[in-house]
Amino acid sequence: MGRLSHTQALLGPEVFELVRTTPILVVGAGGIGCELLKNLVLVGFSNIEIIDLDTIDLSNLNRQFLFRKPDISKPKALVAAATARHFNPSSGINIHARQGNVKESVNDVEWISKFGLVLNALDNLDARRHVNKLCQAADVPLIESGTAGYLGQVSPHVHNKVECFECVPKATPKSFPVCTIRSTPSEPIHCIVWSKSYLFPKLFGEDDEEGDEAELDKAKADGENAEEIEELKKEAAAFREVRTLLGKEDGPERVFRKVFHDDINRLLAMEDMWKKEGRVKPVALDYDGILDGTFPTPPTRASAQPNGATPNGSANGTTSKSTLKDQKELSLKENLELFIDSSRRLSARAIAHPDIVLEFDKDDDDTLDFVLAVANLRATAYGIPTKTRFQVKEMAGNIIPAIATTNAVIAGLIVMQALALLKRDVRTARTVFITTNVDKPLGNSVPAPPDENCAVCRDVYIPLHVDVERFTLGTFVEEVLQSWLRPALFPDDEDAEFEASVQEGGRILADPDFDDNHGKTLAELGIKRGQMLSVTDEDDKFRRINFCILQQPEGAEAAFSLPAEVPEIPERPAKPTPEPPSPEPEIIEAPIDFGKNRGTKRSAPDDDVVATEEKKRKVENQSEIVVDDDDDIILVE
Ligand SMILES: Nc1ncnc2c1ncn2[C@@H]1O[C@H](COP(=O)(O)OP(=O)(O)OP(=O)(O)O)[C@@H](O)[C@H]1O
Ligand SMILES: [Zn+2]
Repeated sequence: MGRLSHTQALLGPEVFELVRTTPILVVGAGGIGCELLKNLVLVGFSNIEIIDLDTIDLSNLNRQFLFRKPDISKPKALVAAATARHFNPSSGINIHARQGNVKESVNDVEWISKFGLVLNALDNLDARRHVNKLCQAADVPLIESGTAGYLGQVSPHVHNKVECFECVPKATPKSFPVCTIRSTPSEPIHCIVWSKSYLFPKLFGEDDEEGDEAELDKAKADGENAEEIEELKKEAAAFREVRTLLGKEDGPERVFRKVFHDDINRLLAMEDMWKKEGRVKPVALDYDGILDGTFPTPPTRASAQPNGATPNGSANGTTSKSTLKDQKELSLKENLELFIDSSRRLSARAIAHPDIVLEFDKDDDDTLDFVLAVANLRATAYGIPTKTRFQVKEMAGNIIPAIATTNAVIAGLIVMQALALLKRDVRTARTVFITTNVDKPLGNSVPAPPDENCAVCRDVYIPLHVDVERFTLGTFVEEVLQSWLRPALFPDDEDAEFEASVQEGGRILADPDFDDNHGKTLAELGIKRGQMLSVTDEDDKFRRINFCILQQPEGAEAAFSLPAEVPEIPERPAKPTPEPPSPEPEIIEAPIDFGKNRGTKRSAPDDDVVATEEKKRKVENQSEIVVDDDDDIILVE
């Protein structure tokens, strides 16, 4: 009896044949991706492509079981494929593995349309959005997935049939008022955010003078204390001066004196600021006193330590119970020494490589040490409890520990949904999520229909093969929009005018009153394969049309080619009545940065997406939850 005979009997010959032949794309070979690839191979999927941009890290080994220690530094996709193959050696399985970013231009709409199904096993919103758009444009079903600690979710997305990944608004990262972060912190996280997102970039990162000014102006317009904002502007200017001192022997000391002494005294002079109830005045720290042990550690504010404990440590000794570096509670003196040492390390790096902008990375010891020391020094000045290195790493890196079991459950659920979608029968597909309810650990819901106002799946996508070196924007406007598209839009009116604007990624390339770029080729306009030219008619009558730029075959005489027929271009629905403006414009210093947040542990922002899905469903969609008789998810018919 063959290895797959049971699967064959379970699935039936028809689905089994689809399993054997349908080309499947797996995006990501991390925690979920490894489990998923192994499952796919065991079920008998035989035509798989897997792509991942990364190499294997030591920290991956505790849950990415296709990798072993000797594989460290090797490309994840290649090693995952090589290991997974052995799970089913006899069945002629073909896994094409690639190390690369799914956002690279070669991975365009034409590439993705080769697949019968795409399975995302990613860890960031940006890549998820990109793959979703490609799948919508190419009309390829997508299964999206994610885990966050004990929570996890799998959702099917099929063009025109059910909602796409973007139909559901995503949670915005938690943020804090500027003045809380910069002047009146009251919790450890405020100090960590200040250290990571304010002081670190001010000293070592890109000096964004304009952005800083704009942020403060906005905070003022939003009603934050005007006097304080003016002071913060002066403070920012003074930083520019301090930055130039960093490489000097006494650089760290000068920074310390400015930040933890002078600036705090300046804030203390603003009497009004401290009148507000609940505000605790900070204490200016004394550099020499801390080092020689004569400066007493300021007490921790009563609200933070109801039992009166003082976890900030003494000035000279150490209070740590643990001797492990990451779990040790540092004394004030140890924090200052770490500040001096990490500042020196970072300054040396900045001077040695002036062209490389330093960024906080929780796995980069120099940056983590600096953020830890600064956050703790600030916390001490404000009477806030300090944190250990491990805790700061977790909070600054937005880490939610990845749990191998959650990944395994989710990877199993992906395969079940894949079987449902293979038949292109969306009626049996479900959004499935792990809940925190022990009596019913899995919930599922019927995927919602597409949101009529979704800016991704309600658009029209048209492939356009071009030679970007020869094809001009003028040709696009005249020959594609006016000659090819217009007659299809206005079939009963030969003289109808089609006035439209053309954009790429938010920049306007042309509109009815702007033809300066018409003579330029796409290459000259910086447009290449994989990008889209988005066309919106001036009357807002039709859905947005995106022309997907693809490569014209080499040697082709024509500079471009289009599909034989114009696809159906639906009209836009009537505009919904605008929502009233939100009463409180919130602002905001975000502790979480969506773009740069990839690290060695699953990080929070995207995982918020997962957690929010469960919350959202609990609150809004209670009625939509569908559970079968066994209180379990529904498999295939
Ligand atoms: N744009 C992208 N193109 C290709 N692969 C990507 C892209 N973005 C993320 N990935 C991959 O998706 C995978 C996600 O897996 P996972 O969430 O387990 O992350 P990880 O980096 O392996 O682990 P952790 O972040 O928890 O240390 C990673 O292997 C990552 O390299
Ligand atoms: Zn959508």
